[in-house]
Amino acid sequence: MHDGSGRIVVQGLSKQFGPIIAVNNLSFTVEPGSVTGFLGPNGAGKTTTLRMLLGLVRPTAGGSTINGLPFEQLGNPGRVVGAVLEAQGFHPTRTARNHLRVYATAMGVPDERADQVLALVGLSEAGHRAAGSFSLGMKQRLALATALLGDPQVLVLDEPANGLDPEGIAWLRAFLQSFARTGRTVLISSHLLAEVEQTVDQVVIISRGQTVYYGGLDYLRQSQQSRVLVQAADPQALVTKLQEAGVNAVEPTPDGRLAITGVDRKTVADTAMAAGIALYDIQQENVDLEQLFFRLTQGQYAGQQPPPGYGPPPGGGWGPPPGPGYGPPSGGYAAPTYAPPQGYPGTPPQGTPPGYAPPGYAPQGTPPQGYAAPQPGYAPPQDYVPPPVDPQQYQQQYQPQAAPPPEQPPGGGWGGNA
Ligand SMILES: Nc1ncnc2c1ncn2[C@@H]1O[C@H](COP(=O)(O)OP(=O)(O)OP(=O)(O)O)[C@@H](O)[C@H]1O
Repeated sequence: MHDGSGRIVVQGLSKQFGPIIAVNNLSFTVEPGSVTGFLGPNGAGKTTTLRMLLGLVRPTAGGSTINGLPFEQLGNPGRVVGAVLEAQGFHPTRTARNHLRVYATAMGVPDERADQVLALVGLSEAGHRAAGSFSLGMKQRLALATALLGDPQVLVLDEPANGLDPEGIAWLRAFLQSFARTGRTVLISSHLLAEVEQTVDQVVIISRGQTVYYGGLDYLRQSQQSRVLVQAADPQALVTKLQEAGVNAVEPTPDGRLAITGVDRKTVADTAMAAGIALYDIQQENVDLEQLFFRLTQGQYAGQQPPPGYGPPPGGGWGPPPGPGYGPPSGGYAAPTYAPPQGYPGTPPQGTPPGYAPPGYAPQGTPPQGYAAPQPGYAPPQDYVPPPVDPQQYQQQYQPQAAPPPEQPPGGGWGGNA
C-alpha cells in the first residue's frame, strides 16, 4: 500500500543513453501542498527524469517513489498521479468529451467525471468539439483534464505552459496553486524560470542531468547580491580606503575595474571622494533571477556565451561565476557542481565520452576529490525550511476549489495558438 503522503522522492537517479548521460545522480523531494518547478535548459534531462518517475523509462541507477512506492507498484496509478508529458495523442475526430470518457472507463471512474474535468479546465463549452480542431492551448487544457480524471493526489506536468498565451498561463497558475492548496502535490517542468516564477513555491534546477540548485525561490532571490562596479584613477588606494572603512569584498574585474559587493554606490563614491581618488565610472549591477538561472545552467552548452562581463573563469572551462556574492544561496541546497571544491578541474564539455579527460578536465563521470554527490536519503541542510506540508492544515485553511474558468475571448478562441 502506498503511504498516501503525496510526496515525490527522487534518489540518486541516473540515466545513460549510450554515451549520453541524460540524468546524473539526481536527488530531490517534492512535498505535498506546494508547487515545485523542475527547471533546466533544453536537453538538461527534465523529460527523462519525469519519464523515469512515471515508469516509462528504466533508470540506469537510483530510483524514485510517489507516495512511498515506485510508480509500477501504485496499483491504479491514474488515481494517485495525473501526468501530462506532451499535449498530443488525441484522436483528431473524437470529441473532447468522448476522449475523456474512453480514459475514464480505462481508469474505472464514472462517465460523469468527463464533464467535471472539462469544467475544471474551462472547456465545458468545447466538449462536443473534435480534439483535432483544438488550438495548442486547448490541447494543453484537455491533456490536463485527462490527468485530472482519477482525482489524483499528485500532478506531474512537463512544460505545461508551452504554447499558452499570457491569459492561459495566468489561468494555469491559478489552477495549479489552488490544486496544491488542497494539500496535493504539483511538479511542473519548464526551461524558462520566468514562465513559472510566480507559480512555484520551490525549484529544482538541473543542468546536464545534475542538480545545481534545490530550494525556495526566496533563497535564490536573497543570493542575488548586487555589486558596485567602479573605475578608479588609483584602484589600489581605493581598495585600501574601502578596507579601512570595513569593506573587504573587493575584487578586480578582467577589464580593470573593481567589483565591490555588499555596499551601495553612495558609500563607494563618498569613500573615494574623501580620499581624493578620482572615479571615472561607477555603476550598480543588480542581478535578476533570470540571469542567475542562466549562470547556474550556463555550463550546459560548450561554446555558449555568458552574459556580458561574465567570461569563463581563468584557465578556461565554464565553472560557476567566481567572486563573493556568487556562492550557493544560504538555506537552499546548491549542488557541488555550482560551487565545486577548490582544485576541481571542471566538468568536460558536453559530448565528451565517458572516461575521457581533455587537458584540464576530470574524466566525465569521475567525481572530483571532496565531491559528495547527493546520496539516497540526502536531506537539505538544516536551515532549509520547506513549505508547510501538513495537508490537513491546508484543507482547513483553504476550501478546495476549482480555478475559475477563463473568460472566453470574443470569437470563440482560447488561449494558445493553433
Ligand atoms: N531515448 C533517447 N535516446 C538517446 N538520447 C536521449 C533519449 N532521450 C533523451 N535523450 C538525451 O538525453 C538528454 C536529456 O534529454 P531530455 O529530453 O530529458 O531533456 P529536457 O531537459 O527534457 O529537454 P527539453 O526541454 O528540450 O525537452 C539529451 O541530450 C537528449 O538528447
